[in-house]
Amino acid sequence: MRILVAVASRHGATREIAENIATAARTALTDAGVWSEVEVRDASLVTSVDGFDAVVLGSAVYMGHWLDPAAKFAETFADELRRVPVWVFSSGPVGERGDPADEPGNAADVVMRLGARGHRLFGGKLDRHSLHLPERAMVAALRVKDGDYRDWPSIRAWGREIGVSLATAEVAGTAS
Ligand SMILES: Cc1cc2nc3c(=O)[nH]c(=O)nc-3n(C[C@H](O)[C@H](O)[C@H](O)COP(=O)(O)O)c2cc1C
Repeated sequence: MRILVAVASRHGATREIAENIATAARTALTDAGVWSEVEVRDASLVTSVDGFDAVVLGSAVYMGHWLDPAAKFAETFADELRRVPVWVFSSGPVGERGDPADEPGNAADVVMRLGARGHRLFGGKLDRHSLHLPERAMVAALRVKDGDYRDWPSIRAWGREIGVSLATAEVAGTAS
């Protein structure tokens, strides 16, 4: 089974989340005895989703919205994505806990349009040193503190859930 994890990340924090989801899903599939190839790719570089049996799509959140490459990916491949299992995640909130109000505007829309099996919002990471100048000014104005709020156990658990769900479907399909 081939799985694509497509991600839009500006400074790399969301890319690392995608890589952890990919590893956890691959491990769950291997544990269930299902062969898999899980590829993590920048959403902006994907030219086709042909040949993938499932897709996970994620984006960092900036100013309440997904990054363009993730939104464009969902739009460009909508027809193909409706035919395979899709999971969606966002990463952004930098604070002690994510608030439902932090849910990015496009995520609910994308879930509906693609018939995705779920959406998860994970905390993000803020490191002033990696930001561009206008971003740094914005963060300073909002008085947001640097920190890494990515919850690795829950990120990996979600990746594993995806792998288990795909493995269960694969095994049931093979048996019938
Ligand atoms: C200028 C700026 C605006 C941001 N706006 C939001 C936002 O509206 N909502 C949110 O949850 N996180 C917001 N964040 C936090 C980022 O989503 C977080 O730092 C994320 O981990 C960045 O991921 P990346 O390294 O993959 O780009 C913002 C960060 C910056 C620097």
